[in-house]
Amino acid sequence: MPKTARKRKTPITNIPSASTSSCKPESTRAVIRRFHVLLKRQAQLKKLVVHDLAQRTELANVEGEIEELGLENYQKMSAIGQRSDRGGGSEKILIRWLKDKEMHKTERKLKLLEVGALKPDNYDDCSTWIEATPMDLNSRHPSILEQDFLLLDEEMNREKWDLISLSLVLNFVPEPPDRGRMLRLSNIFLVEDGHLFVALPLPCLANSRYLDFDLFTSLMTFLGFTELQRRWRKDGKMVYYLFQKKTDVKTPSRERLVVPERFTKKITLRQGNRNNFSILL
Ligand SMILES: C[S@@+](CC[C@H](N)C(=O)[O-])C[C@H]1O[C@@H](n2cnc3c(N)ncnc32)[C@H](O)[C@@H]1O
Repeated sequence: MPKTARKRKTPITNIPSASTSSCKPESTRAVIRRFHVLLKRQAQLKKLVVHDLAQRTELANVEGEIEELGLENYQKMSAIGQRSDRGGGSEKILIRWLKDKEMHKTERKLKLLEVGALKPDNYDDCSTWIEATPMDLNSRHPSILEQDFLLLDEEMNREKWDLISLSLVLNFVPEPPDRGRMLRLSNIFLVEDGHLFVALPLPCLANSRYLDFDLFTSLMTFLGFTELQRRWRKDGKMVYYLFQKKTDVKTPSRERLVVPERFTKKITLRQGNRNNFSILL
């Protein structure tokens, strides 16, 4: 049967350029959204393009726009969104949860890997009990390690970290299997009983065609995480989680487990006007 042409979603237009960008929440959000749309389209086209001229041209245009918009501008907009006059960064929530568990009373400092760090000093106020390593694909400060988390050496980082933060990072990663790998690696890199903090835009779970709260929780359980905390509001923008790595002693090797199909394939959970966010293993 011939495929019917699918209606393309209207791209978000009128994006302020790096030089003229305003700091209004609507314009910072527009830049952030547009950047995500472009990264996703770039990943899709890279998988498709072989000889097709139209797709090659579109890829060149997309990459041109990514360059023009710039990761740095995107990060600047994200950092503005993180400022305390906009409600502050999500690190406050993680710190609150850790303090509630009295983890600030530890005898040794907790080693935290902060993936997707826009600022070097998010955890400076906790320096007596947290030793933070901020890391980003594109470092904006000499104290932020420039590194792709997905390319970290597995053996060198195995059980190295007490805490890992993935705040607004999974939704930045364009490919669903890479998001899954990020969570898998986080489990490998954490010490037993270590904690993973995840922050996502609420629509990733509340309004996705392929992912909801239950599926996310069961995927995390499959990976070896126990959910300790979850925070979101119906009219809010974000959802925050705190997970703990718990190795099930009855399951000797997680790596040998057969991954259920619901975690490897996109399955439509909800119909209607939804987004396509998913995480695949
Ligand atoms: C929206 S910003 C998040 C900023 C901050 N963590 C927050 O909660 O507001 C996403 C950041 O994640 C970084 N990032 C995405 N994928 C990454 C990866 N594989 N390794 C390291 N950093 C990554 C991007 O470069 C970007 O600076």
